[in-house]
Amino acid sequence: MNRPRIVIEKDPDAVAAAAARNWLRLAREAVSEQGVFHVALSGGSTPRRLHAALAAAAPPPPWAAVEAWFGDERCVPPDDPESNYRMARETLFDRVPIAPGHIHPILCSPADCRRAAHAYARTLAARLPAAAGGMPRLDLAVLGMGPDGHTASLFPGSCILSETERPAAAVYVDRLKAWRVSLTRPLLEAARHLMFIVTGADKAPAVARALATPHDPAGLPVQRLAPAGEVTWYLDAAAAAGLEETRP
Ligand SMILES: O=C(O)[C@H](O)[C@@H](O)[C@H](O)[C@H](O)COP(=O)(O)O
Repeated sequence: MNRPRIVIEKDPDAVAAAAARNWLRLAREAVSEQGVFHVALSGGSTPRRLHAALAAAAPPPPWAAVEAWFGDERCVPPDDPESNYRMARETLFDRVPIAPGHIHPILCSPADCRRAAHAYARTLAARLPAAAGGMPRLDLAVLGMGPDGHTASLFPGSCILSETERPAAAVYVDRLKAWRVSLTRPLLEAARHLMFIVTGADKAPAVARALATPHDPAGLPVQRLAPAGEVTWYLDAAAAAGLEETRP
């Protein structure tokens, strides 16, 4: 397992610009190698700046060959203010010439999230190449992290953390009293590249813990991941504040 590369920038805008440069590089390389770039977008609020940087990129990436997936989704309608798809549509898809058929939202409601997860897993398997272990292989998964060390919808203590077979699963998040559909650990671990984008002082303790021991099966959800591919963390100074104390 590769040691993560850590990029620290002064503020969230500089973090988004640095992450966008790497996103664009990976997109161009993937399209040049295989004619397509399969990327899973993160939910939450942090990706808004990244999406703005991608929409403004000049020269633009080869949007016609980009396929956009989602790391997770809240089980709400696609026009709900909580929807990760709505956030991505407003901040990215409506601003770039990505083909509508290349956007893969997770369409789920609380009543059918298991079916939605199963359908998403089937679509992933049908459209993505298979990694060595048979899991669908993303070229890039963009991930955020909460102060509790969750990523996608892999929350502490959640049963989905033990999923080893399915690429996507439905999960009830007790603390949120809400259903979600999320990519699973094996799917994320099979990706060619993982990119964490984490900003803000509230996340500094979890960042320090996660990067002190990048893989700890008993640790935070982000530490439970054992990625086969390259991992890069993009942090602002506030989120990286605890790192100096832990780095040798
Ligand atoms: O659906 C979601 O909310 C995300 O998948 C989640 O894992 C997010 O990345 C973190 O909670 C960080 O969220 P912020 O970027 O808003 O801090």
